[in-house]
Amino acid sequence: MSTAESKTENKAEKVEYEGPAISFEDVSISFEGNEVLKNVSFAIEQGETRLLLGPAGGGKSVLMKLCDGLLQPDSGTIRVLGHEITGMKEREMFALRHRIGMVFQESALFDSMSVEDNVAYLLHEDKVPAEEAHKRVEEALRFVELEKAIDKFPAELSGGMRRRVSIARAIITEPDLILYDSPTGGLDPITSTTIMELVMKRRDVSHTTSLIITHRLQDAFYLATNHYNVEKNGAEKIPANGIDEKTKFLMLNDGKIVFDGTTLELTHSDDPWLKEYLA
Ligand SMILES: Nc1ncnc2c1ncn2[C@@H]1O[C@H](COP(=O)(O)OP(=O)(O)OP(=O)(O)O)[C@@H](O)[C@H]1O
Repeated sequence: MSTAESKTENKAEKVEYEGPAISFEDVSISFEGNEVLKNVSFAIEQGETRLLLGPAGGGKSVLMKLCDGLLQPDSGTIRVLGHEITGMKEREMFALRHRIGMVFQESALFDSMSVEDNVAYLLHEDKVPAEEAHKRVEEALRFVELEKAIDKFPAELSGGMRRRVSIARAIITEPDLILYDSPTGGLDPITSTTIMELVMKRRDVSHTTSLIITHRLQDAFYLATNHYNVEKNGAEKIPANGIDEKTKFLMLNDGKIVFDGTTLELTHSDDPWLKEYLA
C-alpha cells in the first residue's frame, strides 16, 4: 500500500477540498481604535507546517483566533479548509471547528475533569458511544505518550504533561488542520523540545497541516531542520544541513506581515529588521 493510501485510511473522515488550507486576503481587525492586523494577506498550502513568529503584541494570537472563527475581521476575506469563514454562521463554524484542532496557550484544560474527559470533550459533545470514545482517547494519549495519566486530573500533572493532554485533545477528531498557540510557552527548554517533537511527529507521521505560534526561535529552527524518525521514536537532524521543505515561516510585526517564505529565504534575507530579530 502506498503512503498516500495508508494516510487516507488512517483519517476518520478526510474531506477533500480545493486550494490552500488557510488563506487571508487583505484582512484587517481593530480593537477600540487599535488596528491589530493591517491588510494581512497570505496562504498556507495543504500539508504545510507554518511557523508564526514576531514580537509580543504583533497580532499572532489574533490571527490564529481569526482562523478558528473565534474572532471576525473588520474587512477582508478568510478561507479555511475550502470554506469562506468570514461572516459564517456559528452553526456552520461549529461543524468546521471539528476539523480544526486547537492547542491553546497555557493548555486551557478543564480542571474539574479527568484527563480522559478533557481529551474526549469533543467526542462527548458529538455523542460518540462511550466505548468508542474511550478507545480513541487511549489512541490519542498513546500518540502523546501519556496513556498512564488517563485517570488523573490536570492539577496532578506537570506543565509539560498538561501540554501533551491539550495536544491529545486537539488531535482526537483527526483534524485536517492544527492550530498551536505557543505550545512551548512557559516550559523549560528540555520539556519544550519534547513538545516540539510531538508537533514534528504529527507533521511527519500524520502530515497534518498546521500553524504554530512560537516565541522561541530555537523551537522553530528545531522543527525546520529535523525529521521525526518513527523507528527511533524521536527527532533526527536532517542530513547535510537539510531543511524540511514543508515547513515555512510567517512573521508579524505591528500587525503587518514582514516575512512569508521558506527557512532558506529567511536565513538569507538581507532585511535589517529580520536580521536583528534573528540575531
Ligand atoms: N479581545 C481583544 N480586545 C482588545 N484588544 C485585544 C483583544 N485581543 C487582542 N487584543 C490586542 O491586540 C494586540 C495583539 O495581541 P495578540 O495577542 O494577537 O499579540 P501576540 O502577537 O499574540 O502577542 P504575544 O506574543 O504576547 O502572545 C494586543 O495589543 C492586544 O492587547
